[in-house]
Amino acid sequence: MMLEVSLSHDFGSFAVDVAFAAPAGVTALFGASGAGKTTVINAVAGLFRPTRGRVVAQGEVLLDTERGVNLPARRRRVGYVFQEPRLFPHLSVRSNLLYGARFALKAAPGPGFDQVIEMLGIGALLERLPGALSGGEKARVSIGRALLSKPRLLLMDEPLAALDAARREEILPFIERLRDAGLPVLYVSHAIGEVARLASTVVLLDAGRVLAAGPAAEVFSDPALAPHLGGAEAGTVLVATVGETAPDGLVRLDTDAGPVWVAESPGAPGTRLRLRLHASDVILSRARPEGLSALNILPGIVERIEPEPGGRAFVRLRMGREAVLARLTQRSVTALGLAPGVACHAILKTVAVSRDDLGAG
Ligand SMILES: Nc1ncnc2c1ncn2[C@@H]1O[C@H](COP(=O)(O)OP(=O)(O)OP(=O)(O)O)[C@@H](O)[C@H]1O
Repeated sequence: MMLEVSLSHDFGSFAVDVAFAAPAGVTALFGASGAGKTTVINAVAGLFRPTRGRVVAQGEVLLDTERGVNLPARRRRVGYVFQEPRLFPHLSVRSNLLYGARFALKAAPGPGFDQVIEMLGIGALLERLPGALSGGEKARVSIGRALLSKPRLLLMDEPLAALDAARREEILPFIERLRDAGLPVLYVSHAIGEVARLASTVVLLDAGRVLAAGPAAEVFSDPALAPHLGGAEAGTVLVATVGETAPDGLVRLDTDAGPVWVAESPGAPGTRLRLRLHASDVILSRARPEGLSALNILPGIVERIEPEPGGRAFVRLRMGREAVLARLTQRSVTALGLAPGVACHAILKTVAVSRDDLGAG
């Protein structure tokens, strides 16, 4: 395990009691405001000492309250990217970046200065002061500063929350690149789309407790968790590989659930991708629909049905090794005669595509 965390602490008005283990990749700490996400990553960073806790990163014990171990933050080799980029306003971008490098262990693996500025596209900003940067540029510089400290683990606390949608789109590919480069990341967010796009592992926090933890695909396809995973925004993630382009220009993406066709090639043949399917964009039909313009119709077997307050239900459809979640009204569940074991077809209205972790799947 890349990271093992257990901690409990009572603030009086709020108590945290969590334990989880995270393999390599991006681990998302997901939960509503006040669930305890920041408390957990602050304990990993060494910025907060819980009453009882143990944190082990890549085999090294950073905190063990029972044994009296509590490495100071600067010796934990953990990079921290905050929601508000905390750059020194009087120092140029270059000096801010070099400040991060001061804390790096010389022998530690990790990208050098030139590599970091190239990866984050910040070469043209080096002589500017932070006050002259856009929000997205500041976010990239603060990621760069954290990387130059050559951390063994990167903590990101809602790094995109203060940015608009366009700036978020600008930063996400950089975080995907870090993930693909093998740097373990603990990523705090309450934006389900970001988590679906980035996370290999999801730890779902609710009121200071772990409600679920595991591989992202499993957590996302659990209909009982869907109300906590965005409700109307909930959905599943399928791993896909880019296949052939048909004579009519459509590109086939191969998934374990069957082929999915998209209009534009998201990458060269063989590229691994993530497809995000919103549960509300999945329509179910018992018979294979005919004469329909929707391209993507995947067969599956109903595995679980989880009613939701308000007359809706989440239905998990098993498709080979994959599972897809659909959100429909309970009236439709009854009309279609859906029950565990029933065969039906999922019609996908839209599919969002992003890069997959090369190590996942
Ligand atoms: N030092 C403290 N003293 C008292 N209560 C605290 C302290 N730190 C955090 N809390 C409480 O613990 C709870 C969890 O806070 P935390 O910041 O970890 O949540 P979060 O999931 O990160 O929320 P958000 O998404 O809003 O940042 C909150 O109710 C907060 O008020």
